[in-house]
Amino acid sequence: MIRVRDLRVAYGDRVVAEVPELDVARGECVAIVGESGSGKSTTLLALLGLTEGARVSGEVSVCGVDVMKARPRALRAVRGAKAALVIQSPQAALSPTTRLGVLMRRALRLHGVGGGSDTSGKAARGIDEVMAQACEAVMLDPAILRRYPHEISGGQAQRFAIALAIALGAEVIMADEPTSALDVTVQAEVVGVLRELREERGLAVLLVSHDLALVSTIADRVLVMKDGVVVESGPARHVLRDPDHPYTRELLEALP
Ligand SMILES: Nc1ncnc2c1ncn2[C@@H]1O[C@H](COP(=O)(O)OP(=O)(O)OP(=O)(O)O)[C@@H](O)[C@H]1O
Repeated sequence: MIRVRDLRVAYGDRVVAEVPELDVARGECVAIVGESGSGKSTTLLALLGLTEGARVSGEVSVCGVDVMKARPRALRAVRGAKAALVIQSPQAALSPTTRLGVLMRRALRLHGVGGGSDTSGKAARGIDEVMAQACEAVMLDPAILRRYPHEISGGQAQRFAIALAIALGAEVIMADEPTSALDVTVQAEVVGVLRELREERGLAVLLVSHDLALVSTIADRVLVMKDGVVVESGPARHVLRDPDHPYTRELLEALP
C-alpha cells in the first residue's frame, strides 16, 4: 500500500527528512517515532505530495500511485479518498456551522460514493447507508451525524475523521499524533478503532507519534527518527524491547 525508497526532503539547504526504506502492507501498522522536529510529519506529508516549498526526491508509491510523478487528478484521488490523513485536532478543520452528516454527505457526493452526484431518493438512501455503516465501523452512534462539530468530544471527532475516511473507501490511514490531544481512556478507544480497522478491513496504517507506550499497543514495525534521519527500524517487539540504537534506548527510558 505504501512503498518508499530513498526519500529525501529538504527546505533550502537543510535536509529535514531522509527515509531509505518504508513499506506498509495491507492490514499492517507501521509507526514513525521520534522527538519533536525529527522529521516525522514531514515524511508523512511527503507521502501525500503535500510538502509545499520543499525539494523532494526518491520513490514514493501510495495505493499504486507514483506520488512523485502523478498528475494532479491522480494525486487528488489518493489524498481525498484512497489515503486518509488523520490529524491531531480534526475539529478545527470542520466547519462549525455544518452538521457532521451534511459534511460527510458532501464529501461522499464529491467523490461519487453511494450514488455520487445523483440526488434521487434511492441515491440518498445509498449514501445514508454508507454513512451509518462508517459510523458503526468506528463505534459511533450514527445519531452523531445530526450534531455540530462543537457538540462532540475530541475522541468522537477523531473517530468521525476516521469514519469519513472509511466511507470514502480509504485503503490507507496516515495518522499524525491522532491521540495527543486526548486523555488516556479516549486514546485507547481511538487506538482500538484503528486496530480493528486494520484487522477486520485490512487497512494499512501509518502512525506518527512521539508516544512509545501507545505505539507498542498497535504497531507491527517501528521506524525511529532523529534529526531527520532513520536511526533504527524493525519489528516493534525488537525495537521497543531490545533496541540497538542509544537514541531509542533514551526514548524508552524517558517513558513514565
Ligand atoms: N515548511 C517548512 N519550512 C521549513 N522548515 C520546515 C517546514 N516544515 C518543517 N520544517 C522543519 O523540518 C523539521 C522537521 O519537522 P517535522 O514537523 O517533520 O518534525 P516532527 O518530528 O513531526 O515534529 P513534531 O512532533 O513537533 O511535529 C523541523 O526542524 C522543522 O522546523
